[in-house]
Amino acid sequence: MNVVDVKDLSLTYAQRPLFENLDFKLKQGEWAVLLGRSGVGKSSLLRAIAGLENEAITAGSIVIQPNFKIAWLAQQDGLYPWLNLIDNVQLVHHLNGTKNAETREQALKLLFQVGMQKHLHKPCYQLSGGQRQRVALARTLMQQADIILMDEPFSALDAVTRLQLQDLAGELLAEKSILLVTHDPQEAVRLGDRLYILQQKPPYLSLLTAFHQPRPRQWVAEQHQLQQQLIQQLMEDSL
Ligand SMILES: Nc1ncnc2c1ncn2[C@@H]1O[C@H](COP(=O)(O)OP(=O)(O)OP(=O)(O)O)[C@@H](O)[C@H]1O
Repeated sequence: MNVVDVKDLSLTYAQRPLFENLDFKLKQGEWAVLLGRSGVGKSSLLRAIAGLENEAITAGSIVIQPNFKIAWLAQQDGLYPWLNLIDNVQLVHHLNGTKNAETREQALKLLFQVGMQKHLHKPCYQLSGGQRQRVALARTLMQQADIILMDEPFSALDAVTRLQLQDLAGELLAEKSILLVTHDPQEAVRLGDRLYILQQKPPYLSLLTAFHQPRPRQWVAEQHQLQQQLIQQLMEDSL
């Protein structure tokens, strides 16, 4: 079953088309990874799927499976520094006045799941980038979404923390339908079930490869080769 179905999509900013006639499908439970040079339109596609670019859509359609909820995990963790970690995780409930003992308990459980139990008393500004992103992941989980749009969520982290967060997300979001934008070919190969590249001139989306092994994949020579191919392909796309 497709949970996202993008058909013939054209997106135009200030009368300048960004892409036209774009097709993309996300299957339930699949992790699709989107690669592409900077400025090609990856984040715009994510925003369009999230319903945030309706005014820029000049043709085509985006159909989300009815009753499927969408959440967003971005590079900027978006934590509110004046809130404690538990309230950051139960942010939606905090903002709309529905937080209670149950939502607090849920938030606490998620903070344990993402390994933040030793830091619960700390204000956000005392956390490292990786720890903040763990809290952001807990907040995403709290939303109980079916589809998660991830826009370079680990790109600001050091190499080891990035691998740890990829593993954690891979474990905790295993059953979700994911569209992940990344510039990191290694991340793409570790996490993606299908790898797409968005290329310019003319802009089009092509499927590079599909994996059937469980994720996150361990590092083997074959994947190293694929990573090289991805870099090559990205280099060939001269914007
Ligand atoms: N709201 C907007 N109005 C006008 N132009 C925009 C708007 N949003 C994005 N753009 C332009 O559209 C193009 C694609 O931007 P987008 O952020 O989608 O690219 P990207 O592939 O995600 O880039 P990066 O990898 O650097 O994040 C860029 O040239 C950007 O300046």
